[in-house]
Amino acid sequence: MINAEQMSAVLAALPDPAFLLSRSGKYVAIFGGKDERYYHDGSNLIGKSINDLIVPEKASWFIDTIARALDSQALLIEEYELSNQDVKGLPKQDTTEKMWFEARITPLDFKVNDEDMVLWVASNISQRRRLETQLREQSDTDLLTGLFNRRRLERELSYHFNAFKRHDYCVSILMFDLDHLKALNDSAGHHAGDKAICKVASTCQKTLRQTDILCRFGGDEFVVILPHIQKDKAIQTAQRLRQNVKLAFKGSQDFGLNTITISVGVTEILASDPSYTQALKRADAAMYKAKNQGRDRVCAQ
Ligand SMILES: Nc1nc2c(ncn2[C@@H]2O[C@H](COP(=O)(O)OP(=O)(O)OP(=O)(O)O)[C@@H](O)[C@H]2O)c(=O)[nH]1
Repeated sequence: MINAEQMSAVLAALPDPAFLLSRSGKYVAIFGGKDERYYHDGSNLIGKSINDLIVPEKASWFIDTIARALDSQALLIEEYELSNQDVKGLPKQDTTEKMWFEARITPLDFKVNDEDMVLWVASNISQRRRLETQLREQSDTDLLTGLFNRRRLERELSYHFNAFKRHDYCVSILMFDLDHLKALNDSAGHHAGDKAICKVASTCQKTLRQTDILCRFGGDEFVVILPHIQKDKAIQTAQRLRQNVKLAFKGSQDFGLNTITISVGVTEILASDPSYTQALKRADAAMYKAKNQGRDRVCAQ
């Protein structure tokens, strides 16, 4: 058996900090937190209250979380963001990177000063969160253009289709495709074709508003979601994209004698659409109409 002195040495040596917190948010004791890569010395917190130390919008979350753990009488696991500037008395961080923690909160079966208590063990998970964010961004991004890819497009379409059904706001969809890219690939090489795809992407990105969602659908096809835009306005946006792409390529030496234009299909999500796929099919059909009518034009359905 170890004695009380050894026990407190063990608790002090714990790499993650463990806070003994009362229901009202008072720091009654702090153990561990020895891993200096991730934690500051918290001994000066003892006797103080979360409400006095942490910015109000976050302090109320801490107090609510303690109450939830106590009321459920079960281990509660939560992830939260807490930066140095959120806590009084901590040195200013020299980066703007967010600090994330995982808390494991255990209700205790004794009171201190007549208050219920929890043990709040915090682990710094910032690295894992950064990696998760990076992976999510990579899996949503088209490598060639840096735009959202088809996987992200499907998610955005699903979100906007559901919002359309619930809140009855309008959503338009554009689908466009480069004209005669094969001829450019054949005459100037695939690298020139890649450059043309990127130039179209950046021209359209500059033309669209921040709330519009531009995605590379695949190959030389792109889709734009225009939230809160009706079809007649969407047609105007499509015309602006078409004109700006044409202008961007005009007189450019990089693409030989090839001129790059786009053919655009426009549609609006309809109440009768059973899913966003139906609207996408309509945009696709409108785009093929534009191709068949001679390209470098906009058609709506
Ligand atoms: N360089 C390059 N070419 C691509 C890429 N993705 C698709 N393509 C080519 O783009 C062409 C797309 O085919 P289509 O859209 O049917 O042909 P198009 O020549 O653009 O003709 P229209 O669309 O009918 O005007 C094919 O030749 C593909 O090989 C890419 O990432 N890079």
